[in-house]
Amino acid sequence: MIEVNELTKRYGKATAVNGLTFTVRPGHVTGFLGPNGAGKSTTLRMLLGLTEPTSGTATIDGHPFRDHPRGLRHAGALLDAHDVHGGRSAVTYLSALARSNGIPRRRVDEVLEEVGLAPAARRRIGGFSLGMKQRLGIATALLGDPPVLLFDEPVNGLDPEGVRWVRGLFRRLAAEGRTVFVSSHLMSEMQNTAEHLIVIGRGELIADESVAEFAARGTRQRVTVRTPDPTALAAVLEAEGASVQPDDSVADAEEWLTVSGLSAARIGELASHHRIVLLELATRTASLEEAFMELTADSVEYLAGESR
Ligand SMILES: Nc1ncnc2c1ncn2[C@@H]1O[C@H](COP(=O)(O)OP(=O)(O)OP(=O)(O)O)[C@@H](O)[C@H]1O
Repeated sequence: MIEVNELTKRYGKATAVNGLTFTVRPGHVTGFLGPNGAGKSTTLRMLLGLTEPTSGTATIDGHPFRDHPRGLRHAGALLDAHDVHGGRSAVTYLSALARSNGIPRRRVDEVLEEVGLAPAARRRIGGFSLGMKQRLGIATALLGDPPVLLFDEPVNGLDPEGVRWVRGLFRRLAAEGRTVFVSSHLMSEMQNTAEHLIVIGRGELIADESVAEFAARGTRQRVTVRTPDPTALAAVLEAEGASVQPDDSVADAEEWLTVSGLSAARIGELASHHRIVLLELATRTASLEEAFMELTADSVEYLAGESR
C-alpha cells in the first residue's frame, strides 16, 4: 500500500506538489493522471526517496522507501528509461542490481524473458530503442518480485503490441495482489487498464475515485449539428437556453455547432419552425478523455497558442 499525506514540494517560489493526500491500495491498477507539469514525477520521486519533500510524508507499506533495506524487493519502479548507463549489457546491468539487493541471479533471466528482451540480453543498452529501454526499465522494476510497483509514463516509445502487452502485465501484477501505480497524461491510456484513478493538476488533488465514478462525469450528452446557417441557428437555440459552441474538431468547422442543454429532437423542431436547414444532427456522449480534459482544463500549464 502507498500512503501520501499532506505531501508538498517547493522549488524556490514554484510549488510542484501542494498538500497531496491519497492512498493506493493493492489488488488493482491505480492510474495517476494529470496534464504535463502536474507534479506526477515529483510525487513518484518523493515516494522513492529520490527527492526530499518540503513537508508531509510519502510511505510504502508504512515506511519511507529509504528505510527498506534491499529496496527492490519492497518496491520496483520505472522512472526515466534513459537513466541507465549505456555501456553495459542488460544482463550485466540487472545482475549488478540483483547482487546489491540480495536477489537470486535466476531472476535476471526470468525478467528478461518476461519483458521480451531475452534475445537482446547481451547487447549494449546504449544501442537500445526507446521501447527496449522501457522494457528494460520494467524488467528492473520486476527484478525483486516486489509487492509495490510504480511506473512513470510506461507506454512512452512502445509500439501498439508493446502497449497491449504492458496493459496485460499491469493487470496481471495487480491480480496477484500487488499495488500497481501508473502515471500518464492521457486518460485513454488508463481507461482500459486502471480500476481506480488519482487525478492531480498543478500539484493538487482533483479527483480520487473509481474509473466507473469518473466515467459518470462524462455522461453529459451533447448534440452536434451541421447547418449552412450556424449564426441563425445558434441565436434560436440560445434563446431556448442552450449553450452553443462552434465545433472546431471537424474539417468544415464553420458549418458545425456543439449544443448542450437541448435534445436533438428539440433542435430539429426549432430548426424546422424557423426554416433553418439542417444537414446533420447527432447526439453524442463525451468520451472519458473529454471528461478528463474538462476536469483538468484549469490546471493545464501551457495551452497551445497561448502567449506566455
Ligand atoms: N528539479 C526541479 N527544479 C525546479 N522545478 C521543478 C523540478 N522538478 C520539477 N519541477 C517543476 O515542478 C512541476 C511538476 O513537475 P513534474 O515533472 O513532477 O510534473 P509531471 O506531472 O510529471 O509532468 P510531465 O508529465 O510533464 O512529466 C513542473 O512545473 C516542473 O517544472
